[in-house]
Amino acid sequence: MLSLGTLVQPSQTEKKPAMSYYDVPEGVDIRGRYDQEFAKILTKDALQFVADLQREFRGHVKYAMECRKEAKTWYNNGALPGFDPVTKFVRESSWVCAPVPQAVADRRVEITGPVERKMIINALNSGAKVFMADFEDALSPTWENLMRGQVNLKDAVNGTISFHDKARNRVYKLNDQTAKLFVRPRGWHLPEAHIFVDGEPAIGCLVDFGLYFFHNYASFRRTQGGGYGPFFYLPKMENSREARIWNNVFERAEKLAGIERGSIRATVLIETLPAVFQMDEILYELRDHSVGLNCGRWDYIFSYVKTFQGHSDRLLPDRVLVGMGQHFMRSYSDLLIRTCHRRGVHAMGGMAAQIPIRDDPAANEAAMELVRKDKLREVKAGHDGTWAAHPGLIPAIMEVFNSNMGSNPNQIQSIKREDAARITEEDLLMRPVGVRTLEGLRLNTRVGIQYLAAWLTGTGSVPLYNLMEDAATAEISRVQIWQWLKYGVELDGDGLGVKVSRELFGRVVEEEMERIEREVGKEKLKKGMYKEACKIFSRQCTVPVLDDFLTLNAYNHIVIHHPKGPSKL
Ligand SMILES: CC(=O)SCCNC(=O)CCNC(=O)[C@H](O)C(C)(C)COP(=O)(O)OP(=O)(O)OC[C@H]1O[C@@H](n2cnc3c(N)ncnc32)[C@H](O)[C@@H]1OP(=O)(O)O
Ligand SMILES: O=CC(=O)O
Ligand SMILES: [Mg+2]
Repeated sequence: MLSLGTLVQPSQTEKKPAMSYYDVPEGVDIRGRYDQEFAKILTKDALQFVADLQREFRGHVKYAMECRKEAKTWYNNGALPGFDPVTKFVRESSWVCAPVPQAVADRRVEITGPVERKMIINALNSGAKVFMADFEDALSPTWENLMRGQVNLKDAVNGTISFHDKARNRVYKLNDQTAKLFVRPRGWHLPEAHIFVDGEPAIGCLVDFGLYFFHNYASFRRTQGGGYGPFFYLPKMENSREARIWNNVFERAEKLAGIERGSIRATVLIETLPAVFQMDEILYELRDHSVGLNCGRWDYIFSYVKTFQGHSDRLLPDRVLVGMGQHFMRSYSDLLIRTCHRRGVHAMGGMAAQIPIRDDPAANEAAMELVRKDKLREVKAGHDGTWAAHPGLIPAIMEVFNSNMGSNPNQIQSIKREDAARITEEDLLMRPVGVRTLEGLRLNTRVGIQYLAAWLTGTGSVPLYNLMEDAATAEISRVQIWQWLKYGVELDGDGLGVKVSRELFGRVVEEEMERIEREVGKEKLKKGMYKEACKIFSRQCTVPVLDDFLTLNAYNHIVIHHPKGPSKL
């Protein structure tokens, strides 16, 4: 079967485009732009593999998404998330996950970043133990980004990736020693609107996983995994039934590839509030495929607000005050360490959002000090490794982990955290403390709009006000404004005593757009997608019913079908 696409030759961008086609299996339709490089990824066999996964698991995924909706209704009606009495035996019985493969025993510093060509090379060369290549929080899921990302990862796994920065006349290549590659596909909720299977959009994460696995498993296992792999990070799950689907996907992939069961390994991000009560259950489902859990702290904060959207007594203070020092955040990290070490796998720390500040040495040192403190807390608490957003942070973080872990590859056996067995549901749900300010509202507005403007133009992680911002951090800005508006909270931290209302927010949006214009300049504001972002973000903050995900809500704006046709999902 042939699927219609438009081939645009680089040299004839302005000329009439030649038509070309992806060769697709029965029932598959590609609606993204045709490109010769993409066609090497979107082969008939690879697409057949993705379609098989889609057909086998779509019913399970739909059911899991229905369960999420049901849980949301419960929470909105006043229920609190908690440990499930039905799975008490899983939490209380003694079992362990399959042993951690030697190739990834030491993960003390992991760098993360989008699947962009130059960044992949820089990350693999960065000196970190692991590079988490991201199709998720750090990537705007445009067709171009996703497909180029697959091309880049294939070249990276083959060891042939290079990049010529023409402006700087600099060629990027891999060093002899590189970080081990983990790949993070999108969450279960995101569709891929450029690939249709049997008349409906494919499940985004099955496209990301399926294409990457199909093209790379053999080479990866030979060159990087010491017979294991490929390795994955799995985001945004809410319940162990979602982990069971992943486990089944892995088993299906292993079977099709003819590789040993338990070859594929994954670390699950615990980054939703419901999932903190399911950590044992999630590990149990993935026990043959697990290499641990990770504290996805930014989405976790977002999820706290989302889960409690119907609870007027659980409002967040200013975003900058919700750090790992809050009781509910510390409890989550401690319980995650105890759970992982009891089950024999890594307990990974999270992302400090600071990045190097080039033009202000004092501010830079203050930021580095915050990162060191955060990482020191993590390693002393028992985490086996942690995340860095930027290569410039790696030496400082490595130093903290080296001086506390020495030559031990991890702390799985040495720090058991049995004290964390006492952590209760109340600890995990404890209300965050702190004040709310007009500046907090302004900052959320400024960050949310600028992030969305970048995302709409294909950039999924950006530096803003000396911090890394990505989909997870931007979500906090969005839902916090929504929550403050819904409950008309009083801004009690700046002595103004003003209540947050639509009128106030409208004024703040106007003033912050003016500020953004001053900061980025008239020209960039005009050329960029700031006005569209402002409209979308303002709507998302003021709708009566909270959108589940900023990225899902805005997705249609980045879908481009070729030849042009309706893109609405
Ligand atoms: C909540 C979560 O999910 S966290 C995980 C998801 N988020 C991320 O992965 C964010 C990753 N980080 C980034 O995207 C970037 O560091 C940003 C956007 C925060 C900052 O980017 P910039 O301001 O462009 O960085 P900066 O200009 O300082 O970059 C300097 C060099 O470091 C490289 N670099 C910066 N961050 C990274 C990274 N994460 N991985 C690899 N290389 C990087 C740049 O490519 C650049 O290389 P060059 O000197 O060869 O040109
Ligand atoms: O994915 C990580 C997070 O903090 O969110
Ligand atoms: Mg996240």
